[in-house]
Amino acid sequence: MIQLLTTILLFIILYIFYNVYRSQISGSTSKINLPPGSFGWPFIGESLALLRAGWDGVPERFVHERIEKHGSPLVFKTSLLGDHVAVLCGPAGNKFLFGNENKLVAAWWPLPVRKLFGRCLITIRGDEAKWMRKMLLSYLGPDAFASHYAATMDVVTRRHIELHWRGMEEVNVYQTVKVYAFELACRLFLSLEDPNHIAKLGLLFNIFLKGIVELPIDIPGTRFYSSKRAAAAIRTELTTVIKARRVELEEGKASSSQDLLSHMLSSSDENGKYLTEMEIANNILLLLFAGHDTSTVTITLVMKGLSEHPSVYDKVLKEQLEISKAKEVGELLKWEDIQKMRYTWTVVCEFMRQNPPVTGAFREALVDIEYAGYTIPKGWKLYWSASLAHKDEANFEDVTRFDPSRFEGAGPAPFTYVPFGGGPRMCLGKEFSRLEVLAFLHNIVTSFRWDLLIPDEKIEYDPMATPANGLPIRLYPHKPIYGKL
Ligand code: HEM
Repeated sequence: MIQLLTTILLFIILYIFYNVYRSQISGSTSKINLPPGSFGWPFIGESLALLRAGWDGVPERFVHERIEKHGSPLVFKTSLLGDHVAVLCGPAGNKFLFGNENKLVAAWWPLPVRKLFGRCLITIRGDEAKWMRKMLLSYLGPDAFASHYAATMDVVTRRHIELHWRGMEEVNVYQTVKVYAFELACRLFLSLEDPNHIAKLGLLFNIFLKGIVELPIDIPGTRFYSSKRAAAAIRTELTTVIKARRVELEEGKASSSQDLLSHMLSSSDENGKYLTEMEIANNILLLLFAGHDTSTVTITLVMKGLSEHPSVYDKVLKEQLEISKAKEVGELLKWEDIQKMRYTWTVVCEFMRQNPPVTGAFREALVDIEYAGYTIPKGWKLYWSASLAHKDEANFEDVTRFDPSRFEGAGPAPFTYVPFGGGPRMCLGKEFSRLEVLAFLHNIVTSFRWDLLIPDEKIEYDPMATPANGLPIRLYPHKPIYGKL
C-alpha cells in the first residue's frame, strides 16, 4: 500500500516536472521542423505502447504503426520515459547512427542503467571510452580471445551438461542455460571455480537484473531499490576478489593474461593511469550482465528453433558429428573446430535475425541534427531498431521464412542485419558469444535430441526475447558418441 502511494506521489511530482520541461522544450523547438510523431502521455510518453509490443512478441509493431500513422518511413518522434526520442528506421538510420558516433551522436542508456552500473564503459564517452574499449577488446577480441579460450569453454560446457542435463528427463532451457552462461562468465572473467561462491553471486545478480528496466524509484519495496542494493553487494564481493588478485599479481602468483580481471588490473592508459577498483568492479558488473543474458536468450531460441525444424537439427548434428569424429576421445574443442561450424553459425544467425536478442539501443544527439529533411534537437535521444531492419521484406525476401542460406556467401546487405549493433559501439562480446553459443550447441546437439513441452510457446520481449515459460523440454539422449568424454 505504502509502495503504491509513494509511486502515485512520485508520478504526480514527475508529471509536474514533465510539464515544465515540456513547455521549455516546445518553446525552444517551436520554430524547428521536428520529425512527425506524437509525444503521447505526460512523462510516460509512448513507453507503454513500446513495452506492450514487446510483451506481445512483436517489438517492431511499435515502429510499424508509427511509420504508417505519421507517413514518414525514415524517422518519427516519440517520448519514452520522460525523454524525447527520434526513432531512425531501417538500414539508412542504422548507417547514420553507427557512422556518426562521437561526431553527431554518443552512446546513451536510460537512467536506471546509468544509476545501477556507475562509471564504466557504457556510461563514459570520447577518448576515455575509446581506450577502455581497446583495452577490453585486447582480451575479448577475435585474436586474443577466440584463439585461446575454445578449450576452456568446452571444459565448462561439458561439466555443465554432465551436471545439469545428463540423466534429466525434462529441463527448463532458459533457467538452466542462464546458470551455464553465468558460470562461464565467472570462470573466464574472474577465474571463480567455487560453485557456492558463483551461486551466491548468481542469486544477487538475478535481483540486480530485475531493476534494470524499472522506474528508478529508490524507495524500500521497489525493484529498483532491491536492484541497487544487490549491485552494491556484488561490488563488495568483487572488490574482495580484486584486492586478492592484486596481491597475487604483485607476488607473481597470478599472470596478467590469466583472465579479464588480471588483464584489467595490469592495463594502463597512455598516461600510465590504471583503473580504480570501483571502475574494475563496475566494468565486470557490466560484462557479467551484457555477457550472460544475451547468450542465454540466443541459446534458448536456437534450441527452440532446432526442435521446430528437425531437418535443420539433422544438418547441424551432421556438421557437429564430423567435428567430433575427427578428434581423439576426450579431446577438447579448438579454435579450428569452431571455424568448421559454418552451417551451425548460419542457423544461429537466422534465428537471431528472426528474434534479435537485443532489439535496439539509444544514442544522444550531441548537436542539432539534420536528418531526412527534419531537425532532431541537441539533447534528444535517438533509437535504432534491429527487429525493424531484420523483419522488413525490403531487406529479407520472404521475411518470415526460416532460411539460414541468407548468411552464406556475402550475406545480407550492409546495415540490414545488426544483432550486435555497429560502428564504434558495436558489441564487445561478439566473438565471446559466438564461441560460447557454438561450444554449447556442439555439446548439446551431440548429446541429445529434444521435444518442446509447450509447442508454439510464445516469445516475449521483456526487454530481451524469452519464451514465456522458459522453454521446458523433454530430453532424449543419443547413444555415446565417439570423441566425447
Ligand atoms: C548473442 C549475444 C549478444 C548480443 C546479441 C549482443 C548485442 C549487443 C548490441 C546490439 C550492442 C550494441 C548496443 C548499442 O548500439 O549501443 C551490444 C553492446 C555491448 N555488448 Fe553485447 N551482445 C551479445 C553478447 C555479449 C557478450 C557475451 C558480451 C561480453 C562478453 C557483450 C558485451 C557488450 C558490451 C560491453 C557492449 C557495450 C559496448 C559499448 O558501448 O562500447 N555482449 N551488445
